[in-house]
Amino acid sequence: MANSLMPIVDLSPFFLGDEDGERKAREVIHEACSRYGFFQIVNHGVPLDLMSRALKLSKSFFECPVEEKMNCSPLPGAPFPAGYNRKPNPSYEFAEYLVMLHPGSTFNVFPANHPQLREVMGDLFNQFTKMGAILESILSESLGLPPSTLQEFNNERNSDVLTALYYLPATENEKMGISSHRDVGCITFVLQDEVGGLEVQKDGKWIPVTPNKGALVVNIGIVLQVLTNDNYKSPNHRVMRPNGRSRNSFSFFYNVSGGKWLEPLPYFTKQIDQKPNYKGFIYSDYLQKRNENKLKRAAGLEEDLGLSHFSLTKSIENH
Ligand SMILES: O=C(O)CCC(=O)C(=O)O
Ligand SMILES: [Fe+2]
Repeated sequence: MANSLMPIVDLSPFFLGDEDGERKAREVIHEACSRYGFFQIVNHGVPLDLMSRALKLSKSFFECPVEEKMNCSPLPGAPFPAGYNRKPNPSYEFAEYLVMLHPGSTFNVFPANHPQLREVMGDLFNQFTKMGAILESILSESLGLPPSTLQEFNNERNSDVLTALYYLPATENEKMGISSHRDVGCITFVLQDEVGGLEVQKDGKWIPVTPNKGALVVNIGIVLQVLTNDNYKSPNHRVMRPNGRSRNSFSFFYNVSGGKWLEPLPYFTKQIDQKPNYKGFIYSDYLQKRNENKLKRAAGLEEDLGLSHFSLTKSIENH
């Protein structure tokens, strides 16, 4: 547990059946999710050589000429823009990314000149999917719920997304990679290279999420914040572009299906009698609101990305 601000949790007890170690790890995770919604994990079972191969290959793809990357633009009619995308440059934020849906999806687009990237991202996708189920069981127990609670709720694997990201070095006037946001979905895993730039907001301050070789960052998404009635926080975070060098990373969004009805779980609102902080809503309605607000935000008209629309309290810190 290297650092009390951003704990690094060793998951090996869960693979070894070490109950005492599991209990201690759950306590650290509980504290981290209650305060920050961010922590890092090591000995998580995702092969380290796969992680470093994925980072190397995606870097080499993003360093290709832009015309080659444009060959991987999303297919017309795709329900979600899988493939290569870039935020406009110049803009208040800038990053390039390659989005992958489930490995079986016919909408995935990969570069012909990097044939291994499809395979490596497919492997990473499957590894992160396994991690998602493990983390859901750990998080359920850390909340005092039966271990299968979150998995039973989040039982369709059709909306998960893996994104390879690339950030060019900061310029004099443009330093933002991805501006402040909370993640969609249940849990996000971030695999970052050694450069740094990811920051999480706590009490109005931006705290760097220092890269640790072999570690994955775990970040609570807004779905878990709602289900846990704010007992676990979905943190605001952002990526600052590094000085003098580029950065690359992967984000995996362990999501829920768009049709899911979201509201605080009855455990919180009935069994332990907390006042619900959210009215119930269909997840896709939130996603639509979020997209509308993103457009307004790019024009400087809106800060919130949608959750406050469904909030029954008016706390700005959380929503
Ligand atoms: O690149 C990163 O480290 C994280 C990116 C991120 O926050 C996201 O994709 O939602
Ligand atoms: Fe994020």
